[in-house]
Amino acid sequence: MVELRNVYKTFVSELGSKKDVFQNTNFIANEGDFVSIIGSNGAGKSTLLNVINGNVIPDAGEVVLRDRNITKVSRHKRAKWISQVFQNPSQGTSPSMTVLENLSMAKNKGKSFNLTLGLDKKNIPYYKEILASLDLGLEKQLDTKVGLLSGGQRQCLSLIMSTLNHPDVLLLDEHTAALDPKTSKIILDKTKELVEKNNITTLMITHNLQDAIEYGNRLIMIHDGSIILDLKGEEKQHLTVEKLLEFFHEKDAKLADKDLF
Ligand SMILES: Nc1ncnc2c1ncn2[C@@H]1O[C@H](COP(=O)(O)OP(=O)(O)OP(=O)(O)O)[C@@H](O)[C@H]1O
Repeated sequence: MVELRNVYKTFVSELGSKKDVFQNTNFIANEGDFVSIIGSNGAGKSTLLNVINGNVIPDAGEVVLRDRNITKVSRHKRAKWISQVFQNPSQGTSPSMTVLENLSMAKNKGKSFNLTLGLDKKNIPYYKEILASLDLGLEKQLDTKVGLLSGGQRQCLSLIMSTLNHPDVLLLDEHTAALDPKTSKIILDKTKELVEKNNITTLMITHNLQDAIEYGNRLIMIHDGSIILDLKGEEKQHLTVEKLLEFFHEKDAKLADKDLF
């Protein structure tokens, strides 16, 4: 379970202008929740993930992971429990290392330094199996340098790497936004499979409303740093893109003409 308790965050630009992103924001994701996060540009979606991963420290409030207050725990230490896949396929993998070297490194994340050295040869059959299930030919490229892979292959690898050390929380920041529709579906289906199998609490930001409806057991909409919609179970299953847009227009007619997503 991961929780934001009474979180406040204001960014101050170099010229002194202020942006209050969170003002007493509260959020709880229960263990095993797969939450799709939607909302307009600048709503605070990435900041929510950044507060959880330790990239952004709140001005006030607490971040709690499995009943432990981690607000002051460094980003580096949180990486043992919290994994992330970014929008840009080149983030999250090391281009000058091979596929196998990247996988070995991810498997050993959080272990002491001397255990992180060397290739994880005993897990090669497992890696080949999981890579083959993606149907992108990666299982035949264990010795290929990751910088030579396509963006889609690299993003699939990032996703697999992000779950190898069994994190408590997986943060996905528009992780399919840069991919073609076919590869995007492969990654989303694999995301669903991996997080359900490993019961990983997952937060997925997306601007694709259909994907937000189709994937995950819960959907939240953020606006101006507040959660203005939170649906799960049957309510989420019966959602449509039209209903989501309707909801927003009802909620705040003033913004109806703005580009919400
Ligand atoms: N490090 C920072 N320094 C200054 N301002 C920031 C910083 N990070 C975010 N902001 C501002 O906080 C607000 C929320 O940003 P955030 O990236 O969380 O929005 P978002 O909902 O993820 O938007 P998008 O859909 O465009 O990615 C924006 O106004 C943004 O400019």
